[in-house]
Amino acid sequence: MIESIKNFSSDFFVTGDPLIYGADVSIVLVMVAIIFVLTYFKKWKWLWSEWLTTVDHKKIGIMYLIASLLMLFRGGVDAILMRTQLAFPNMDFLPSDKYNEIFTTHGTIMILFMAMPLMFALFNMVVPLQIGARDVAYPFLNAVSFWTFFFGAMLFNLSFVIGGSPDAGWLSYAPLSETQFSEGPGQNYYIWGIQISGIGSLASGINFLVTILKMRAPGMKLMKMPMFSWSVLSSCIIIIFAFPILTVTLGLLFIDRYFGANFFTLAGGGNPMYYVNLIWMWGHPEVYLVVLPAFGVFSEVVATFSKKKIFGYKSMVFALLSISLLSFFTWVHHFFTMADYKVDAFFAITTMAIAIPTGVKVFNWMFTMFRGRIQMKPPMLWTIAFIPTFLVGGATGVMLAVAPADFQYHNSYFLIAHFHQVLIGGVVFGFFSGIYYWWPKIFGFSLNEKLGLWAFWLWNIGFYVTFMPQYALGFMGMPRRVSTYGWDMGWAPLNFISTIGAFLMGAGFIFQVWQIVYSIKHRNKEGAADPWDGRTLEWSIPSPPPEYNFAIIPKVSEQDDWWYKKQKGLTKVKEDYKPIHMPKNSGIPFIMGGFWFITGFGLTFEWTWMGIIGLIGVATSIVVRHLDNDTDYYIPVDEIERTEARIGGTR
Ligand code: HEA
Ligand code: HEM
Ligand SMILES: [Cu+2]
Repeated sequence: MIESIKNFSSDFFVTGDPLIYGADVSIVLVMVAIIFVLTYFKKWKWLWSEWLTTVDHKKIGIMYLIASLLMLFRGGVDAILMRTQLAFPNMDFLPSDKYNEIFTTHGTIMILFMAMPLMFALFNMVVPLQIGARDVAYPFLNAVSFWTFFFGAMLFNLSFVIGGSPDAGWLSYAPLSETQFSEGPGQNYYIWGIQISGIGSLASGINFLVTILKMRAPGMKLMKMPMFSWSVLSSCIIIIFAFPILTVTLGLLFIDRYFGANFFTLAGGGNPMYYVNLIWMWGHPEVYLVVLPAFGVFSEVVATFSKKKIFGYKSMVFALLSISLLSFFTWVHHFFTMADYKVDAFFAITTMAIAIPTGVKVFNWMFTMFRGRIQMKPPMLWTIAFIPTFLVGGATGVMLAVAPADFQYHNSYFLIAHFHQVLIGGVVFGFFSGIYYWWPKIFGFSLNEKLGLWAFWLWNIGFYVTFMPQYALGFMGMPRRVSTYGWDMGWAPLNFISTIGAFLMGAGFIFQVWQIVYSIKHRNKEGAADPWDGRTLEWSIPSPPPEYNFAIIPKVSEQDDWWYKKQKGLTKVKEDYKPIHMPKNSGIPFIMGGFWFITGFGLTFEWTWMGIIGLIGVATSIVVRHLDNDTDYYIPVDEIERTEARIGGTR
């Protein structure tokens, strides 16, 4: 009896590793601290009614932001652990099995639980305000999206503490991810963490697509819409076509693992190549869908801080849409070495073709700056750092696209350097630029610039110190996913330099956290409504905006309408308020997310009963929502008048 309890607990709780113990203890301590603080300050009710049940896109955006910064921390800790292990030859700080787990969780978390939610944070914070809408098209669904993302991410993170992490790489190639080679719950965590949060991503894609197509302020024709909203539209198109592929792929992998089918194993007539094709049919569009909104941020920031209209608006829109389309025709470049040479030739050309619309965008940003009155404010700094960084990252991508050459680069540190350069230089810098740009709008106070400058330089210098040596390491033959190497390889000095860079970026992140904490303490509310002399509608309302955003829906006549109105002195509007129709808060999305978590946890440990209970809970939540007719209300005119008078609305 005692023996079997012991066995169970040692399976259940990963034992024997001080790192894991450390993480376990710190997670438990943080949870106890949170519960204590909430109880001590009597904040439970506030938390529930203001945040957990909210359907307000601005608050959902803030929750996405907090979650993604936490995940950036977790993914960053993984990165630092790996770089520490690689700093010197023959290190045994992380044994190879731990190393496998950590690059897997790092890659998965950074792309799916950091970059994606940071992107959704920006969608939520900005899109409705920018197109003159009072919320997204489906506010309730928006809350469902957030909570499925959140509980999916939590489930994935739980693997670190209970049962063991997945270790087959961020794309979990079959047959390595099949039961024969990856027994235990790790791989199931991967499947269910991603499936559950994937529901949220797909729903958000649909939600924002409909919002942009249907909820624009009167007069805002598509070709007058701000560039960021265009980039969101193109990204949503990719989400809607790519995410179902991921769902099916992981669904098949689950059937293989749970029911012993053989879709992806040669044994029963299946084929691992099916998996590789399917996962990259999602995986490649995935990396473009996270970078397009970053392109949108750059377009807004470049125009605002050069005091000029974006150069080549139509070509910018065309470039975004063609990247969306082309992104679906390049997936084989990830396995040139496994395909036929004729197939390789086709996919090499489609891959290189993406450099054309991307190049158009880069040149247009530069033409926008040309002869502009450039202001070096924090968002602009990140944008200017992005351009050369992304250019080199893109160019090394084109080198990889040369199929015969890729036989050399493939799976080497050259590849690692390429994708970190586009992901950090493009996606991360882009989203940072966006957060710095829209922060005063959402929070109503500005961020301390001095601390931000430290963060900026540490991230930038750190980035180059980390990843430039890796291109050379790639040429020197260092493969990806190795946990250690010998002195005789000659890789030691460059690896050591690379590790120093990783710590510099870590310090950059700490400065950002400090910057946020400092700025919250010393709230500087000066000019928060329109601090950058903005061009688009979000800058026409107070900061933070009231829950209904616009007391009066603006009428749009120009591209960069707010800028135009400011120039022409047309900013005053008649205060002719009407009652505003608003959605009511609801606890169902949170509860449904919780049931998804139970489902995922049950299926991860192959406790079918628990999976079924969870699914019944999910179904019940849906039914309860359908039976509920009390889902909306009107804000009366006198309340709008009071709010506007208080926050200094309507100019
Ligand atoms: C945001 C993410 C992002 C972005 C934007 C890109 C952009 C590009 N990527 Fe990258 N890529 C990844 C993320 C990304 N990639 C990831 C995560 C992997 C590895 C996954 C893994 O294996 O785990 C990968 C892997 C990868 C491979 C696989 C290599 C291998 O496994 O061996 C290839 C091969 O073709 C490739 C090519 C390209 C190309 C051609 C672009 C182009 O879009 C770049 C276009 C941009 C420019 C070229 C710069 C601007 C252009 C101009 C100024 C015009 C003039 C320029 C020229 C004519 C050169 N990428
Ligand atoms: C903050 C600085 C970062 C550092 C120092 C870093 C470091 C690393 C290291 C050491 C690896 C493992 C390489 C190997 O052994 O093969 C890796 C892999 C990876 N990283 Fe990062 N990383 C950073 C940020 C990011 C970000 C921001 C993203 C995504 C947005 C990202 C995405 C990935 C992916 C997808 C992998 C591949 C995982 C796999 O092989 O399965 N990284 N990174
Ligand atoms: Cu690709």
